[in-house]
Amino acid sequence: MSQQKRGQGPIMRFTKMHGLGNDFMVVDAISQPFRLSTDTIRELADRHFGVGFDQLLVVEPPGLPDVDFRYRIFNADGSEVEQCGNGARCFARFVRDQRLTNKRVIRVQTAKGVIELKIGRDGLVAVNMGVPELNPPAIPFAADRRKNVYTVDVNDQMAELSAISMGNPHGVLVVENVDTAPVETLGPLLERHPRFPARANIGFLQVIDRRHARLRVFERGSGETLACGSGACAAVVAGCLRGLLDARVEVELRGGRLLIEWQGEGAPVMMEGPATTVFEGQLRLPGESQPRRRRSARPNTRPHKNGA
Ligand SMILES: N[C@@H](CCC[C@H](N)C(=O)O)C(=O)O
Repeated sequence: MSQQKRGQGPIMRFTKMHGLGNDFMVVDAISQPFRLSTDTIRELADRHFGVGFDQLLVVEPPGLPDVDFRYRIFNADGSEVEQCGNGARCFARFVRDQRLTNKRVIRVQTAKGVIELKIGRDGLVAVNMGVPELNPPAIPFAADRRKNVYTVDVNDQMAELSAISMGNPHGVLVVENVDTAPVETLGPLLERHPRFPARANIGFLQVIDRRHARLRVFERGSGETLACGSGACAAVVAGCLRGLLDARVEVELRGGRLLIEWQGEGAPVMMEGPATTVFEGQLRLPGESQPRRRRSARPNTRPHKNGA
């Protein structure tokens, strides 16, 4: 990328979407070429100098039989990741709206397996997010044995959390009140804690009653977002494992509500919620002739424009 010049390359079409305010740039890489460097993704994610998004979602042809598409996900810091629940609902809406499929039940290959998306007549999208992984090495989380709650030393303060993979790694803490939870301080420390060798998304769960919860999530590679679908799934699994929640829970995130269902060990987590298109656009990508000036000191996880 150091040999590239801004705005001299090919034109790329994209759609701006969001799931409860967790926002995405969605690119059809079936009908146009897709090749973006980490630097370019970070620049596009920038809310002042770029398009602005929490994640970039890429629609590719499937690499497996019996699957409709391949779904790739990049965080705002340019890292490629395994799962994005809110993105999965937008993905379903996107492939239907762009007429890449006319199916209502869509099977999608992710970096960690196949997920199934179902577009309802009411416009809501239901996603089978797969069976949560609780085995520490598979999350990955450093622990001698599997537990429902782990004690983690953060600068000599002990934090109690559940560790769960929904395809991507999550740590979930139960808090009294999400409004006063230390999301901005503890979130980044736990995201990069050595016990999460692949980093992690950190959820702060407030249990209202057995069927209602509130949640804020400090996302790996994107900072706090207005909603995190895989985080809501992980939070309900954590709440069930701790005996605090029932199998069907309405989770209130800063950007709106998701319905999450988990029938217990060995069962997949089901998520239902909205997917919204904001606008369609196109931009000219960097060319490949001259060195590009790098803006300095751009943080990996920049503040959300909504003050989240
Ligand atoms: N917003 C997402 C999760 C996106 C990926 C995450 N930041 C990670 O690094 O795993 C969701 O809705 O699940």
